Amino acid sequence: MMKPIVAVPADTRTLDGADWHAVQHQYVRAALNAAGVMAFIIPAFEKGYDTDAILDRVDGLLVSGSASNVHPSLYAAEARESDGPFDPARDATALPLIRRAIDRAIPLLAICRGIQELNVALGGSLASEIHEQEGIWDHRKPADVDRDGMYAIRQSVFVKEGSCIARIIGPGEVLVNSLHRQAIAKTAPRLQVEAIAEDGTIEAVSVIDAKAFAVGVQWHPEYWAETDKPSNQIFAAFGDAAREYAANKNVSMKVKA
Ligand SMILES: N[C@@H](CCC(=O)NCCCC(=O)O)C(=O)O
Repeated sequence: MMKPIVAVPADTRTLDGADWHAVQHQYVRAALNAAGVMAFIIPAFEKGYDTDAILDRVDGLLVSGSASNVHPSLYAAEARESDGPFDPARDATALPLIRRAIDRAIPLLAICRGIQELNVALGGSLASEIHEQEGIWDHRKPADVDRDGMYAIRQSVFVKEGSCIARIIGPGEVLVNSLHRQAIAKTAPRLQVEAIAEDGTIEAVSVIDAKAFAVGVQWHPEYWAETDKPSNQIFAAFGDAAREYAANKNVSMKVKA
């Protein structure tokens, strides 16, 4: 069977004075080596895209993390200086892809910024600088360490019994990494909370009544996807869902032929 293809919306970046469309290697590596799928990077544009034309050609959607934040105007909030940096082209590309993938039962895995985009895309809101809230742990990436240190497994989250995530990695406590300043504030109506941190921060959701795999996690399973068992299980489950989608798509194309 051919390897499934998953769309990965890019960030916009300026490198060496030029504008780039970029996805960090850890996401495409985890897609290939832990999910067994090929990542096709989707350049970020504020307008001009045909979302269905993109989704017609893939078997899944992987929405990556990013240091940029979803623009507050997308959840009816005022944008403050501290809410940045922003990436409106990423927002404009990822949010419609998320909504249409759910509508079309195309498997979706949303990571960190991705879970925040999923929540906003379905009508939820976000809180910024959550570490400034009373009783909330500092979830930001550690400073003055190398990348392995930034993505170190260092936080307990608690997976709810009977949740989609529990069927993948088991219920109860799981150790994860943490690199975020924002988090879900108002959970979108179509999302169910699947895991929380010790301070109550929402760490995983799934789409209620989704017709396919549709999961978001606030942590970064991609980074240790080849060596950390829960991380690997999440990507393997996403890959299985993409393979099932691709097989069904091929069958329906043969029937039409
Ligand atoms: N910007 C959001 C989402 C955080 C996120 O995706 N983190 C990945 C970090 C990537 C990096 O800095 O290399 C937030 O801060 O909540």
